[in-house]
Amino acid sequence: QLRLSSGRTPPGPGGPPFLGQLPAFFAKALRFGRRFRFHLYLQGLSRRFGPVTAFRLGTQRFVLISGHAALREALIGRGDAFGYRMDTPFFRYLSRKRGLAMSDGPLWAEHRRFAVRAFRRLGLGGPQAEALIEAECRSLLDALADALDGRASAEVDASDLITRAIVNVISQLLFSTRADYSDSELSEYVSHLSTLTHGDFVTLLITCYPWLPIRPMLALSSGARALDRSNNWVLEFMRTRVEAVRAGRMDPNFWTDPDSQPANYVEAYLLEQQRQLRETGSVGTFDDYQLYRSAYDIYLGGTETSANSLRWLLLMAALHPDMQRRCRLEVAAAIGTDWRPVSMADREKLPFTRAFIEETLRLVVPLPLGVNSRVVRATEVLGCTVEPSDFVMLNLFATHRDPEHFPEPERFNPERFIEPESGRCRRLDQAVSFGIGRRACLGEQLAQRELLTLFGSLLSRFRFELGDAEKAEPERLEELMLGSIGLIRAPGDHRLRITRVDWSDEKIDD
Ligand code: HEM
Repeated sequence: QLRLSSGRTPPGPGGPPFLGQLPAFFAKALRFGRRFRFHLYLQGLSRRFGPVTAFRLGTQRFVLISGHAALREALIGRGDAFGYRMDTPFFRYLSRKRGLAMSDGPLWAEHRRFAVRAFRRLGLGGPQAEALIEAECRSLLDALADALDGRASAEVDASDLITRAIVNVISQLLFSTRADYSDSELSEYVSHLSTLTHGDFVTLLITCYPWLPIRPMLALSSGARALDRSNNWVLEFMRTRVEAVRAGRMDPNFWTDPDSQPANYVEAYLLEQQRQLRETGSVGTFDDYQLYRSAYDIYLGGTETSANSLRWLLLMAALHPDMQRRCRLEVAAAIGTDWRPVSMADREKLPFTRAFIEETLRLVVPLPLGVNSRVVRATEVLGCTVEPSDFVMLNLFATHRDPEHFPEPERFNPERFIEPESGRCRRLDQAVSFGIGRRACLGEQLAQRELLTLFGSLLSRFRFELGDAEKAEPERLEELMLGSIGLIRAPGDHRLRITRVDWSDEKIDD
């Protein structure tokens, strides 16, 4: 086979044929038991073998890219080779390589460009998105106030309400609809979401032995069937929502009038579909299935990531009461005591609150290993060759623990995001929670808006403390801080004590 790269094989641990690192992986899992986490295991490998490491799990070779220099070289310097997603028969079966997150090549490029344009047209960076998030913020605050049930303070599991609020923001963006927090279909979606984002033994097996035939896997494994069922359920859910949007426009001229203004993403797509049909006689790649899958990716991509980030933010606020108070006072000074939700116009007045959010995302890394990808041709990174047959993992988690860029990396220190001279909040290039390069997160702007508005507004209305059980049992707290196992890092189950903020108290304390 013609080799186009002269780099060396990335260093890494060996392992027996057919198993590779699986025995070492399971030995670690047994040793650490409930405290075992894949991203911590991979952090150990990156520390031992360097920024580009290769290892085998089962029959599959993985290349792990860690640290800002290696990520930059791969995803920006060699972005044309790296902008491809992992391709296995099972993931191909689930996604048909359509949509936005799992597709590749020209199809992905065309639809990513469209999505960026559509988000802009729908005002994702402007007042429309703001109004939508603010309205949902009010509903979330009301739901939390209801959970207090007239008491000044109570222990509450806010997790579910947070997911529902975030789902509603995405749902408004895609379909201009929202659901009541008690809606049963929303509950069903939330349960499928959990199947799709929490890894289990089956996901590990089909990743380590990607050649395993799909039909027997589905017949033998209840986990594979659950994944398949949830995938189909969410896809069908998207189809019915899309069709409701299409049917909702009574005036058929709306779809053919080039000047029609879309109210949501689905309308923007359907208008583009009609434009292609008018101009070329075919819808091209803008078919209905691509729309269902794109809606699926935006819905899924924008739900658990943002919802978990908000859960982590409240937990961090509970763990750091002085900093929580500093954020609250900053928000109060920005919005005044005549309450309204925090908005992007308040940004400059909220440097510490924003730094608190940045630091939480740095320490937590909601998607610690990014989204698995591959290269389209043999490509060198820091002198090591990555082969097209490799699965590439982005070690975002370890990148945020590089002491050269983040001194005392395990310490929660929002000040690192504050410019010493001006006191303003700054972005750090080495903070890569949303990924970098061509496949970086499509929803970063929306996520940043959601987090600032929801977190700032929640702090202005409630004080958050750890629940009694978490306070009493340090091991429990330690475990919940380890986060869940799976693609997305969620804090373990916990309750927070929520207390209404009494502004007069705040001023007295000051
Ligand atoms: C705090 C919240 C979020 C975090 C930390 C996050 C993080 C990420 C990361 C790390 C990636 C993969 C980057 C790569 O492969 O190089 C990604 C991809 C993606 N995200 Fe997000 N995300 C968040 C919120 C959102 C939201 C709100 C949306 C929807 C509007 C969204 C939609 C997507 C999509 C569609 C992709 C796939 C992009 C592609 O493959 O071209 N994300 N995100």
